[in-house]
Amino acid sequence: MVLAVEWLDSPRPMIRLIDQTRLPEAEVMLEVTTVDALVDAISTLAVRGAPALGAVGALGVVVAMLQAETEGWDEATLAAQVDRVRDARPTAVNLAWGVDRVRPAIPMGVAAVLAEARALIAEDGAANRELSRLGADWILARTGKERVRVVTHCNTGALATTAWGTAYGIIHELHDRGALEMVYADETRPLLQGARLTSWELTQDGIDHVVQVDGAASSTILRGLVDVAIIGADRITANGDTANKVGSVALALACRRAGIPFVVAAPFSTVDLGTPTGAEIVIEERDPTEVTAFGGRRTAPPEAIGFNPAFDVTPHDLISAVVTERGVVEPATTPHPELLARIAG
Ligand SMILES: CSC[C@H]1O[C@H](OP(=O)(O)O)[C@H](O)[C@@H]1O
Repeated sequence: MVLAVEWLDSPRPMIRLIDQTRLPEAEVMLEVTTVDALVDAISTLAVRGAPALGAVGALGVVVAMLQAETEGWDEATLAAQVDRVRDARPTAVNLAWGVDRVRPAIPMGVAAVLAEARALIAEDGAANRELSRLGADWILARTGKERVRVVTHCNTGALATTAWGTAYGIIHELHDRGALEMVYADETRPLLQGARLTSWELTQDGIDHVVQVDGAASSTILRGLVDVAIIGADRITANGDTANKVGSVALALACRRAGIPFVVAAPFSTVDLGTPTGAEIVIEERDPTEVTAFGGRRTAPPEAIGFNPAFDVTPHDLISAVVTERGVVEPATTPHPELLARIAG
């Protein structure tokens, strides 16, 4: 399991992360010691995935504090630099959550903030393992099958989290139990998180899978080739509406038509009780050329303009289960404006 993010104290204090834009061809490690480098890594998706963004948000405050010491930033400048990390991507609630979780410790110094960041990472990692068990239990009970065929979208493994993954964590748990027959991994245009990253992780873990184009996912479901769809999340609102990688809602619609479960898996740090519904979620609009070109080669005519929302919102009534480490809720069958608050603990 290759971790997305780690903190190193030597040879100098730094965030070390694997550059996910280089996978699967090359495993290149980035050593991040400045806010500029971290914001660039987040915005280019060198580091990505909601829980991993929570970790780099928290560790990014440590980087900013150390840079403030060396560059003589005053409090206002430090706050503005921390805000740059917090605002580097808008949709995943985890990035802001990670920054906000450690920010109150700034007056107590670098060691205190780093301790808070490390605690956050450990908690989220433990959450991965618990939700993986709960999710596997729920899916096997709901399908009544001994082995299940799964479709998943984007990447939700160790590369996207602080441990072994969310939706991927459930897949891994099913595999460990001998209850996984096949995984259909959506390639996930335009940046191919599925084809490049999920397939890389499944291969490393020895899990049988195929990679399919995003446009095949609905027919794979309607043809009865899978028993359940499992996806991650970037922001889950109080009523269960869920923002996730663009293409997710198509799977939910097909699952409803096919009568199979559509499952969202996320640590509770991805739940945003302060946002009532998905209508209020800001959807990141990325560079249009990610759609009209690939690998540095233009694929659409020069006059073509790309439309590139990075996420979509699945309405709660299409979601069979939201699986977190604090429990499972079933938005489609128990709709409620404060559904997720019921398991907030
Ligand atoms: C474990 S949640 C990962 C979540 O984040 C991904 O988005 P991105 O690759 O743009 O950071 C995608 O929505 C995944 O479901």
